[in-house]
Amino acid sequence: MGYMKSDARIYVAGHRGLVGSAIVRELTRLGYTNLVTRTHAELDLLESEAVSAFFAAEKPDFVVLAAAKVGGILANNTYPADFIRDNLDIQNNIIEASYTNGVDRLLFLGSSCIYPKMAPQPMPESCLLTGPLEPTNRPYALAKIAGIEMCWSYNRQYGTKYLAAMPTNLYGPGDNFDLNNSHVLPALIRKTAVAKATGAKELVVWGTGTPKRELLYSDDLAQAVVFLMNLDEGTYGTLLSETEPPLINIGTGEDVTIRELAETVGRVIGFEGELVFDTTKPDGTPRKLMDVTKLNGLGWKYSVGLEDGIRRTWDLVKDSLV
Ligand SMILES: NC(=O)C1=CN([C@@H]2O[C@H](COP(=O)(O)OP(=O)(O)OC[C@H]3O[C@@H](n4cnc5c(N)ncnc54)[C@H](OP(=O)(O)O)[C@@H]3O)[C@@H](O)[C@H]2O)C=CC1
Ligand SMILES: C[C@H]1O[C@H](OP(=O)(O)OP(=O)(O)OC[C@H]2O[C@@H](n3cnc4c(=O)[nH]c(N)nc43)[C@H](O)[C@@H]2O)[C@@H](O)[C@@H](O)C1=O
Repeated sequence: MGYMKSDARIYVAGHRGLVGSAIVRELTRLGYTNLVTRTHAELDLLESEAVSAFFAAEKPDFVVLAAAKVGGILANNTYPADFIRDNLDIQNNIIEASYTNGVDRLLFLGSSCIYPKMAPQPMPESCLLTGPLEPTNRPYALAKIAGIEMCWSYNRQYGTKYLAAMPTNLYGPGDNFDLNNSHVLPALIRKTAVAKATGAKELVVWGTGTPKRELLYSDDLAQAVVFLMNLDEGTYGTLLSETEPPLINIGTGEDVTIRELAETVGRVIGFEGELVFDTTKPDGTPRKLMDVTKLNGLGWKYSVGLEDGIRRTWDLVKDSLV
């Protein structure tokens, strides 16, 4: 426990999602007793009046903004309007309501796709807005960049203390395992499970298999989020500068090719067939490795390695996938 006391009122927006559920688990594990949550059915975060009324009634001290319209490369490419509109609306509503209701610390979750497609690798926080974005997720990335700018602008104009954390690609139990709309790792787990169960000789992997991705287990991400929200005032204050966005990367600092990822999933699940690459599907960004110097410098490092994390996820989901 740190800056947030055990009875602090903490609103986790998106608590049923991959990230939000991991954050609730972590806060509960640490002994937090005053969590505030609402399902999508109970509170539609696109509705600004409903969000204002909810904040006015519940008065959270802290907010983790883990609700968003989220999906993999194909979902982003197929529903660009939904991705930019819903994300802008959700984050605008929550950030404004947090300000008007005196929330102390808010942590906004963005994504590594905010950085330019051809950013230097690994990508430091300072490469934000230094080059063109990857087209397959530009609407989503621009919404997330607007969220960072909102946090920074509110901090500067209103003296709020909002932080924007940019996780790398995430995975874990509670992920979306849909074959079309999900991210690569849950999709590969599901496809591999089906291939094994049906005795298939081949497994179709999208794209060329050469792009590289960095993957972080959701429980590690949750630990990093709570670690940041619990920083002492002085250290937290160093992240909120007048001259730079209040931005921090969360990742492992290590990446693998999509081919290596598919091979690792095959090893964990026990699939021995061939990988076939469907190059009619987009590759997306060639590489987006996070520079995690800033986060490591504060004293946080990931603990669950990739193969271990895939094994943990597989153990938890295998009975529900095929
Ligand atoms: N997954 C990843 O690889 C990465 C995720 N992130 C970021 O982490 C955050 C969480 O992502 P993740 O957990 O993966 O996503 P999920 O889709 O698993 O969870 C998002 C949650 O937000 C809720 N939500 C969406 N729209 C609304 C709405 N209008 N009203 C109320 N609730 C809503 C969803 O509820 P429902 O399902 O009922 O709609 C869901 O519970 C996002 O900001 C994302 O950008 C960043 C980097 C990588
Ligand atoms: C988190 C992040 O996630 C998204 O960006 P992405 O990393 O490009 O997305 P992805 O996980 O879907 O794919 C990664 C790579 O994997 C390849 N790939 C192979 N086979 C499958 C497959 O079966 N499914 C998927 N989805 N991808 C596959 C795929 O072709 C690509 O080369 C954005 O939402 C972005 O906005 C964002 O923030």
